[in-house]
Amino acid sequence: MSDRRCDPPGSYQTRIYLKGAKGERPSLPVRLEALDRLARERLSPEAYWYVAGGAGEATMAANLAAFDDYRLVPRVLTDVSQRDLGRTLLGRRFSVPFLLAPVGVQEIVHPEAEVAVARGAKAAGVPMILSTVASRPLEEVAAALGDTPRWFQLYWPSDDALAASLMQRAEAAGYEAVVVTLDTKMMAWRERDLDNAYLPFLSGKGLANYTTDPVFCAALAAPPESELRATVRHWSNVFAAPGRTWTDLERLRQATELPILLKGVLHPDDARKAVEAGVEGLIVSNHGGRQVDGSIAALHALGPVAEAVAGRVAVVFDSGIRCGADVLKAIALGADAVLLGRPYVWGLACEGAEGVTDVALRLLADIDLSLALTGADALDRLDRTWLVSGRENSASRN
Ligand SMILES: Cc1cc2nc3c(=O)[nH]c(=O)nc-3n(C[C@H](O)[C@H](O)[C@H](O)COP(=O)(O)O)c2cc1C
Ligand SMILES: O=C(O)C(=O)c1ccccc1
Repeated sequence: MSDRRCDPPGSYQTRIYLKGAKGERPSLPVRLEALDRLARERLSPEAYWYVAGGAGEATMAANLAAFDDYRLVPRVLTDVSQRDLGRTLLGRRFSVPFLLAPVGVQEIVHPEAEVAVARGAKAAGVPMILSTVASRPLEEVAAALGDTPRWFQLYWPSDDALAASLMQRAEAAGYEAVVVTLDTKMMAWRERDLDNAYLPFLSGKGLANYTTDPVFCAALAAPPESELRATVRHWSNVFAAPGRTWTDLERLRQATELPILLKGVLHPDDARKAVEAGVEGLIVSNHGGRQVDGSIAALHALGPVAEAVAGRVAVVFDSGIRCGADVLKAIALGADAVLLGRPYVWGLACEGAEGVTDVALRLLADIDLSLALTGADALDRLDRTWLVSGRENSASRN
């Protein structure tokens, strides 16, 4: 097990203040609103809105607002001179409580795409989840990660042999789990992208894991690079199978030795079905509001799902994590770990690998300080008793 006990408290913060004494400012804005604005200046409108946009605005806004429905109640005179930010997940101790969320087609944001993210994750010591629709093959990303922990996100293709091949490659390249995303069996109604007539996959972006796959290529009449239209057509045929149901999970289970986490679970009944199906974990997520606009804020789904699961499998959370207190709240509501999404993509857009490292280290510093100032010496200590309902403005327990 490793932890972060040796980091001086708030060391990242101190480095920034010391720079200030020399008249310097951080090259990357610390406030996420400012970072988002800078990324918007750097990116084409099509790419910026592909990342920033959602299926609409309602659920994206609700994801962020939900964090305000809970407030931490700090305790005083507790010894917080040493703090443990680690979490245990799938039987392994992680030194940090978050992973980088799977985000596809990163070449629209930065030429080095997922390889830059891998380097940034490695430098920060933060695990990464690689998307199926990545711009770089999973083996290349694994090489850039070195021994940094990694999971592979699977868009479960309609072709079982392709699913098995992708998972075998992931296992061979040292990915330790498969995250099966279930909320994207088709692309949602995304008005920003429709107005921009923008879908990066149609010009062949984000297909690196497919075009390097023997099973995918065997179904093509010509090599993928020579026949872009046929490649994209085949991809859109195999990308997903909207007819799948719970009984199909058994076949997926048979096709890999790796632990499986189901991503996009929001209903407690689905969480119970996932446990019965024998998966190792689930990810409470509404895909950052990109799929069902008008759906429940992910954070509001977390408590009921964690309760239904009752510790039997891992519960990971994403959709709206923006600061240290958000991480504390999600953990207090029952998450074993969380995923960081759009914020690291803004870091990538502005400064490549270094931008990713900065965003990740800042979140870690914020988690560390928030934990200490809340009066706990380990994230493992948090539970619902550290929270009140924020809208009631009282100290009564939930
Ligand atoms: C540009 C973009 C691409 C994404 N691509 C994927 C993907 O390939 N696979 C996946 O499971 N989730 C994907 N997601 C969803 C993220 O994994 C995560 O659920 C979401 O970003 C969380 O919301 P937040 O970024 O607002 O916190 C994507 C999200 C964004 C913003
Ligand atoms: O853009 C997304 O959120 C995403 O994950 C995706 C990936 C492939 C096809 C459609 C959507």
